Amino acid sequence: MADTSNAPVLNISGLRYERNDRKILKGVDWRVGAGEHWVILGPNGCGKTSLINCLTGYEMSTAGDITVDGSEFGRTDWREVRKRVGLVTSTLTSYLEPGEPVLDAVASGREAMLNLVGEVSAEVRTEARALLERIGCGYLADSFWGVLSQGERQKILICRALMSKYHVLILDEPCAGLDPVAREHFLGWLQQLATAPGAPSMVLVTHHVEEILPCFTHVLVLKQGAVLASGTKQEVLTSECLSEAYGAPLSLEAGGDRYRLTLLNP
Ligand SMILES: Nc1ncnc2c1ncn2[C@@H]1O[C@H](COP(=O)(O)OP(=O)(O)OP(=O)(O)O)[C@@H](O)[C@H]1O
Repeated sequence: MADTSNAPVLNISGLRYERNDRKILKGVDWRVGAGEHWVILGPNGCGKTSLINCLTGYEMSTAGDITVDGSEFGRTDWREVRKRVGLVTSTLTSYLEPGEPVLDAVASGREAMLNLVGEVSAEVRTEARALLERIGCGYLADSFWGVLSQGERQKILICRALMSKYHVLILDEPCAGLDPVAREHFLGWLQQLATAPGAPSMVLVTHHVEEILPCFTHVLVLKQGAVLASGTKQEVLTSECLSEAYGAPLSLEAGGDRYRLTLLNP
């Protein structure tokens, strides 16, 4: 049997994404190996969400190759691939109907559907309710998506991602809108999830270095739609690299097992 232990979970080569005459991604190469957990950093508008949207088939790339969990974009039904990718992104917020019941929004994550069409089994509903309870949102099960606060929406999207039988979990600014306590609880849970046996590979898009938990092994830094740096946390996460990425003098400090970034001479 072929040895697939070193097969990448995500593999992107020469990815270009252009819209309305804008070159948003300009030839991105990126490989996520099994067991690696990545953070994506980069200034506003550098293309982080566009990269995630191309990876998950929510946006069509202009050129390049994308392989997710062994399936190549264009050769596989992307709806099937999505079932193996847990995704938490505010992009989904605009796709979900305001009248979608929260329990359905979570349950539909099993089939990676947006807005529940048809029936889901009682078993899946029970699982969705249990997940909502686990994340402290059981009280929202019978509410509608449209009335939730921003923080509640993030938590529901996290529950939804957990419903999929994912091999990779992509989190695009998952802490946006979470209060400080909810954020620390969420990060603690993420660290546990990443270090559990058989954990999925994780990709975290963030602006905040303090969210880079010890479980993260690699960092991708984007700047103006291109890869500025890509490699292990030790190689990439430096004051020099982040200063270049954000175009300002920054000092990165590691305190305990978390990081802190300070703008020098603000
Ligand atoms: N359909 C489009 N037409 C023109 N420009 C677009 C389109 N979609 C995205 N962009 C531009 O592409 C750039 C990258 O956007 P993207 O959302 O990927 O950035 P980001 O790195 O996730 O930013 P942020 O950190 O602010 O969330 C932005 O400048 C955005 O305005």
